[in-house]
Amino acid sequence: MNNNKKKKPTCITQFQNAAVYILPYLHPTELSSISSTCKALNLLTKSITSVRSSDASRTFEKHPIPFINNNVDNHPYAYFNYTKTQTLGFTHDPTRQPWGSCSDTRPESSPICDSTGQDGCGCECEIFDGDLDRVGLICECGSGCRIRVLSVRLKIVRSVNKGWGLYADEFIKCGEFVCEYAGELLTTKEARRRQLTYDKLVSGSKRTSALLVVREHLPSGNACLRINIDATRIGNVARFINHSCDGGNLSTVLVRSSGALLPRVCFFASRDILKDEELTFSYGDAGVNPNGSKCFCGSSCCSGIMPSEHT
Ligand SMILES: C[S@@+](CC[C@H](N)C(=O)[O-])C[C@H]1O[C@@H](n2cnc3c(N)ncnc32)[C@H](O)[C@@H]1O
Repeated sequence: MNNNKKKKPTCITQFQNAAVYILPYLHPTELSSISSTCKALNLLTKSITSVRSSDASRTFEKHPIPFINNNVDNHPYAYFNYTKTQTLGFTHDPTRQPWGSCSDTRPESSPICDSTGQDGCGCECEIFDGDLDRVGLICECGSGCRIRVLSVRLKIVRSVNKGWGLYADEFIKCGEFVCEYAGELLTTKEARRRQLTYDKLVSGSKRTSALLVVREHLPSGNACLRINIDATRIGNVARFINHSCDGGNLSTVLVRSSGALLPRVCFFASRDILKDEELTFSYGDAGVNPNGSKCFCGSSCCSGIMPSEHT
């Protein structure tokens, strides 16, 4: 008798094999409805959720950035498309990005950067034309390296009142580069349109938006450059940074690389930051909108109301 006969794949096995390729493209709500269809899919969706919550950056960054929800509620992670740097605004929904395949492997992290801005680490890098001594080590090449990548260890932690927040997962020295505010670059017209939509969606629900407006006062003193970055649908870890009325522990620096018209919005530690401290900055002046939502920053100078942008 020949026992070595190969078993023919059943329909179910074939379906499961295909699911492994399809599931990483699904949104959490889609995953959740699929998970209730059969035991096999339930297991697969569970493992996708666990991979997703283990790294918000989807292996795009040097270190994994886990979502940590200490039983605050049932949100295992937040869904958005990941970009390491600014990207042009989409008028329609951005195309889906795979995230959460069980076979994901992190690329080797041994960046060999050169000081010309060449992408030595296999990722998009940015030259900083500022004071390097002030910002210290940027990547593994040493203090002379002029290429900046997200290299501090971070984590995203859930809280009852503020939702997700970005935290230091190691000591961060004063002046160290933390991250860029990455997202869709929008025209002011589109930013205003989206802000109205977000205001309607966000009020009364637990949804949050992440549209940042930065104004750069130009040297003439008469003009102001407005930069609109929306990280709600496409962004990076900076979209989780919460507001603090006392200015927080991050300073916002506009970084210009040679030839670029628009600067990058970057965050640097404004003081030494301990492991497990929340990273925050000031979203702007409170009091602009007395009907704004409640602020839970907990600082001694908290105004009680979140600043809101009148776009
Ligand atoms: C850019 S998102 C920050 C990440 C957000 N917490 C989340 O869960 O996705 C901005 C939103 O976070 C919340 N938030 C930020 N700082 C807060 C604060 N000090 N108090 C209360 N809510 C805050 C507000 O809902 C705000 O609209």
